[in-house]
Amino acid sequence: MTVILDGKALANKMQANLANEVADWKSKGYRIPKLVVILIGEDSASKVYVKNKEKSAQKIGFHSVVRRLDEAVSEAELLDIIAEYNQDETVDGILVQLPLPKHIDEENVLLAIDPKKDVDGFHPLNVGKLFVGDPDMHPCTPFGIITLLKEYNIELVGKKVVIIGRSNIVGKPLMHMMLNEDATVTITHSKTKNLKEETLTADVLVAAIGQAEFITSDYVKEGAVVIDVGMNRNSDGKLVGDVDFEDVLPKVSAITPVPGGVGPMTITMLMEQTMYQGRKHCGEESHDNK
Ligand SMILES: Nc1nc(=O)c2c([nH]1)NC[C@@H]1CN(c3ccc(C(=O)N[C@@H](CCC(=O)O)C(=O)O)cc3)C=[N+]21
Repeated sequence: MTVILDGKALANKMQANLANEVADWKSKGYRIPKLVVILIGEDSASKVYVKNKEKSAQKIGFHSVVRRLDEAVSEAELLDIIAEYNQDETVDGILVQLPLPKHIDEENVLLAIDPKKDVDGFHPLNVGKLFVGDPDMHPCTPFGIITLLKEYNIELVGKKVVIIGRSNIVGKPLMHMMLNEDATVTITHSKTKNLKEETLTADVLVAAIGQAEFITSDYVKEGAVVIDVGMNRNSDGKLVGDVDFEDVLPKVSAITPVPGGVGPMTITMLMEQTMYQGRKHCGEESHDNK
């Protein structure tokens, strides 16, 4: 029997726990954590994602601010706005929705966010801390993947993990998190020769390719665990992952669905990290963010 790794269910459970914690804080008179999401321009996918983040933050009871900026905003203006939120002691988390318009330099923006409010885990300081095995703020998608695997007691120590995709937001940080879990990690990408030879060795296969239903059963080892990070629209307009779910399902021991797998976990880890910073900023002693 293949286990469906239900990201939606775990997300609901974790967000309900956060809501209880926030309610408890309210009753104790603590300040409530605040998350600021900065959205630039009119990209329709970004709008949907930001809406989902806002909904989760409101459901939990956080203060949620969405700052919408015109596509034409200058980099200097954006950096000023970030500096304002850095200085605002009532703000615990700042997220600038990516991708940015072409005239704005992504590195400058990520560097401008106070690392202590960097709930996305994209600031080079947080990236470096993850690199040396002493993470503080984590990129949310890989953090959600690790959290989901732990919830289902999927062992990572000594396991062969193959990741397809080397992005800064998924593949590379996930490589470090998997190393921190004592897995043996291989990263593959668009220039990899004989991709199938690599993926067939995976105990855990992570697909972050960006091509609808690319991974079919001939890419996966019998009994493997498959994590689908993909988010694509197929020809019928349906949301599908990078994995051909129906084809792969009978061959594997566990698999994440799309939707309802990695996506809801990404948002939940954003909320967890807002709470984590809130715990530090709002008066209670700090807790581990492991
Ligand atoms: N600074 C920044 N931080 C991000 O975390 C960030 C970003 N920029 N830019 C875009 C990507 C994408 N992303 C998703 C989050 C949730 C779902 C999600 O909840 N997906 C649902 C389906 C949603 C639907 O129906 O469209 C699911 O998989 O079940 C998807 C994608 C966060 N991102």
